[in-house]
Amino acid sequence: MRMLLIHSDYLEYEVKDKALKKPEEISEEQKKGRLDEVLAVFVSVEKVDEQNPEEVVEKAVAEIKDVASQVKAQNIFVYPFAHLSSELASPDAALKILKAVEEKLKEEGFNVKRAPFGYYKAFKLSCKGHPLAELSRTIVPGE
Ligand SMILES: Nc1ncnc2c1ncn2[C@@H]1O[C@H](COS(=O)(=O)NC(=O)[C@@H](N)CO)[C@@H](O)[C@H]1O
Repeated sequence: MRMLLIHSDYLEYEVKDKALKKPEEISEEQKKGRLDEVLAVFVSVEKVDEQNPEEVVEKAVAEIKDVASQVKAQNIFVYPFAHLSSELASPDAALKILKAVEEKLKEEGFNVKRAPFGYYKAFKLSCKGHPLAELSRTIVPGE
């Protein structure tokens, strides 16, 4: 799994078209979304993650929690992003892992949104620009 973490004044998105034949089913309300004072986490789920999804979810949540505590962010945006890796997991496996990351972060007490999966989306992001505002993490099961 590859993550790009951007501490931002806000992230907002708007769903445009389907990027997969069978994207995630979403409500009208989910077609647009915004969080302010947010740690935006762009996530590419990778093929290797399918070997141990539970471990990858656990490690991803630990990394996100660590960065969130460093930048003092309580709001987290989990954003499916297929452009951080050339070895992508299947859409089914990726969506399951992203949903599990979202759920675990909520259990940890964060205010979490997850952008819809399998759609082209317009988005606006306002990076805060401080030294910890742009970070990346790579997670490999078994390592
Ligand atoms: N492994 C993955 N990790 C994260 N997001 C993914 C993954 N696979 C699919 N997606 C989601 O599905 C969307 C499309 O995925 S994609 O791999 O880019 N596929 C396409 O764009 C297809 N139109 C042509 O392949 C992505 O924008 C993302 O929302």
